[in-house]
Amino acid sequence: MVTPDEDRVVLKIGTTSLVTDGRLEPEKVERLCAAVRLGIRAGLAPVVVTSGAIAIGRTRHAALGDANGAGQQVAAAIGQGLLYGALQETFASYGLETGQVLLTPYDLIEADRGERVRATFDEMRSLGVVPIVNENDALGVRNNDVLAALLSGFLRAGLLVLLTNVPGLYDRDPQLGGKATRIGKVAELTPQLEALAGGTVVAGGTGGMQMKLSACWIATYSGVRTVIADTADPAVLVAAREGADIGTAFAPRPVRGAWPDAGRLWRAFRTPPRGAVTCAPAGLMAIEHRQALRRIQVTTARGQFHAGDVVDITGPDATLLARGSIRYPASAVEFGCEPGTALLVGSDYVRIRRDAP
Ligand SMILES: Nc1ncnc2c1ncn2[C@@H]1O[C@H](COP(=O)(O)OP(=O)(O)O)[C@@H](O)[C@H]1O
Ligand SMILES: N[C@@H](CCC(=O)OP(=O)(O)O)C(=O)O
Repeated sequence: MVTPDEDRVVLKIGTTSLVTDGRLEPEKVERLCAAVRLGIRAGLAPVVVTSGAIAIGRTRHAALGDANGAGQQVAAAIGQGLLYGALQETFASYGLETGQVLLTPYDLIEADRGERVRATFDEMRSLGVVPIVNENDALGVRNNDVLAALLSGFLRAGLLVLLTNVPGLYDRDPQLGGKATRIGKVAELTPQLEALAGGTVVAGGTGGMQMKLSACWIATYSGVRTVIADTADPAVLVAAREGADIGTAFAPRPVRGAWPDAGRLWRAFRTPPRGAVTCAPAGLMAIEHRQALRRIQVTTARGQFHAGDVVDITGPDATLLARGSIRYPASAVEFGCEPGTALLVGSDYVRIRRDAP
């Protein structure tokens, strides 16, 4: 049985927590360095995942001001060097050596690539070098909350901390004004909880609170305790490690037997669900036995999902049974597929209840 590496912590920091008006804010970088140094002094081995390259690159190259697609990738390619250079310099002023690691989720999912990645992280740790990770955005921009969650499971980390510009998950978006109450602890993720999260995304960011919850599914189903917290407090890493009442803490699911497969978690949770399919009784049995879910075992499809999108698989009473990547678009599920078509095979989804993936 694989045991977690309790001292290993992954600290992800979002665009808004480093960048103001398209520029890296020195005070915010100092706060990050202070948090990492405090963590190291407390015996932790932090891995930092930082966003910000797109926002910085857009400012540097005005023509990319609101670029998407390939333009966004180019903005990131321009901004990443500036982001890492500034971080490396400030970390050095705190007495910390850093090294830049640019990853895609596939580097953590595919076994042969994964071994080389693991060797790099292990060697950096033994040399006392703090890894500064970002997505390799020039090849395609996704989301760093999800990347950090995959990485935390990959490294068997004891803790994932997602730092952002609000002090945790609230019962409604606190930036909308009015009363919002922080949710301190989450024992189990549910669609009801997800419904509290808004989809607003800051300029240059790719996430929003909904995406952070997708990351929380991946991390907690990988056995990693996860905390969403405010970036403002340099003691955040140590406090989160000690289980202090900061931000929102998500309990890990117990991992029994083999470590959960990162690829399966990625397929099931890499974005919020884009729709849902409802199972007939035969579909319930298929999910129960982790078999392919066939068109004839589904009664309805909801939402405008495309082939490869994440969807919920629900029972007739709308109970969430599983989540995964569907192989056909909603239109085909409703009208086009043969009855025996496998909409998802067993490795495409994660069962939500009863046992670990
Ligand atoms: N229920 C909620 N609780 C807390 N924040 C929420 C909620 N719903 C939406 N949000 C928004 O999520 C934002 C944080 O997510 P995001 O913009 O992705 O940050 P980051 O750039 O740090 O990754 C907050 O600024 C907040 O406005
Ligand atoms: N990798 C991208 C950021 C992607 C991202 O997830 O952004 P955010 O939602 O601010 O954490 C960048 O460096 O700009």
